[in-house]
Amino acid sequence: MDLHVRHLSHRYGGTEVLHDVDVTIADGQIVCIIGPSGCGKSTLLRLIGGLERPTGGAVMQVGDAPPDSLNPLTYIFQDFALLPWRSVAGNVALVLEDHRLDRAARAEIVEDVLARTRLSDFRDALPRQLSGGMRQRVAIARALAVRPACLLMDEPLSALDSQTRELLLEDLLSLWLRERFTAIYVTHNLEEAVRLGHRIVVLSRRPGRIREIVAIDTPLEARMADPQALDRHRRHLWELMREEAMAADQELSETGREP
Ligand SMILES: Nc1ncnc2c1ncn2[C@@H]1O[C@H](COP(=O)(O)OP(=O)(O)OP(=O)(O)O)[C@@H](O)[C@H]1O
Repeated sequence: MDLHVRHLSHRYGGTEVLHDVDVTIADGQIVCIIGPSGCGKSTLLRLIGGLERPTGGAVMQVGDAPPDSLNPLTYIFQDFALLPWRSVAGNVALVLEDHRLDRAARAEIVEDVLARTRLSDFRDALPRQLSGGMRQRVAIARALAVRPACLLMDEPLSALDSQTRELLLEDLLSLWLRERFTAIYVTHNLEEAVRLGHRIVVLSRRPGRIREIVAIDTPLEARMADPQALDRHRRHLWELMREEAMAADQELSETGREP
């Protein structure tokens, strides 16, 4: 299933947050979204996920979701959102409880997804017994359990320390190489964007408009072998971001200025 975002605009009251955003998310690809603080990245993700209705434009699902998909558009948030009193397996099973599945089918999905995310040995652990990185792996497992057509990831690694972030980034890469999932990945981190993104959407300061869509053709598995190319992309993205971030910063200080 592809997602077509067409002429998407959004306002909160009198404030325009997004302006005429057009992007296609192709099946099996990761599209990263970057842009200065407050430019509307999370809003764009919520509009794509159907949590809010845009004031202009549309998001179209083109093609079919996987036939067994229980929730075609599934979120992964930065704060894991696990229930502390439920085990790892219990947290994953939670998202299946609203669906008409018998106990055996549910257990099969949970075991399958724990194996795919290499969490089987931790199935009975409680969230408080796990590191931040492992908790986020549980959140990823839980999202995969509903067999999404597209994962909507809002800064999924930003609550983690830098080493854990790197480990989880590698985890996500190897998961993508095995499963070719589709994702929209909001991040502030240019390293994550150039390591994970097939395409990187750079938004301008608010109201977020598309400044540029950067395509990276190097396959994900080959990127670490070509650090110069990654660095070139990272520098290009920073040039785009820098101008926007500086202008956004200026606007904030101007609004705060005494008359
Ligand atoms: N529910 C809401 N009601 C009113 N204004 C909102 C609402 N949600 C977001 N905004 C405003 O819309 C703008 C965009 O917010 P959004 O969270 O989408 O930006 P962002 O790019 O994800 O920011 P950040 O990088 O800081 O996470 C901000 O000015 C924010 O204050």
